[in-house]
Amino acid sequence: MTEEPQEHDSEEIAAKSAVNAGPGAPRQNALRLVAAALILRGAEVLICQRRPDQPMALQWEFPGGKLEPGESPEAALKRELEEELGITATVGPRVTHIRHNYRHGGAVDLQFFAVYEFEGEIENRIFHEVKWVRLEDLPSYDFLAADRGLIRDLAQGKLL
Ligand SMILES: Nc1nc2c([nH]c(=O)n2[C@H]2C[C@H](O)[C@@H](COP(=O)(O)OP(=O)(O)OP(=O)(O)O)O2)c(=O)[nH]1
Repeated sequence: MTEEPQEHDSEEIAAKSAVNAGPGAPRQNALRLVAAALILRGAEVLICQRRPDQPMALQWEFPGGKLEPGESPEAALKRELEEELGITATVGPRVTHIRHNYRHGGAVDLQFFAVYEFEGEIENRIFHEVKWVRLEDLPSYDFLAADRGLIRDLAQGKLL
């Protein structure tokens, strides 16, 4: 699903989802606010493979993670890139915003940002594998379901 959701303030989304979830609601119903990076190097982008012990094992994703309460998506992404890859990134423009409902895993609200510059060497700290791939080759990787429309668009030269 690549439809653009209506633009919302992240905190507003978090507040609404907390109200909707209610006190005894299962955790997986909470909307997860996530920021992820398209780290670009010429015609290539960095992709990351989830570990065999994680949910959605061995599927590919872009580095990033959940926003902490009160954190902006850009700040969350900078923090996650430091934690996951050991780099200090300059978070560039937002490329797209995707909402997706995982069949058994609740909803995610994903904001993707371009990263054209970073300091430090990429170091794989948490993934099964990290890899630079050409944008046109992205569709040959098994990506998380939420990312598939984005993958198609990137491979077709759209968005960037
Ligand atoms: N980092 C990242 N997460 C993504 C992408 N696409 C996508 O659906 N997600 C989902 C997977 C996770 O449910 C969530 C990111 O959470 P996380 O990175 O903080 O932690 P996690 O994978 O252990 O996920 P969780 O089980 O705690 O929800 O967003 C993507 O391209 N990059």
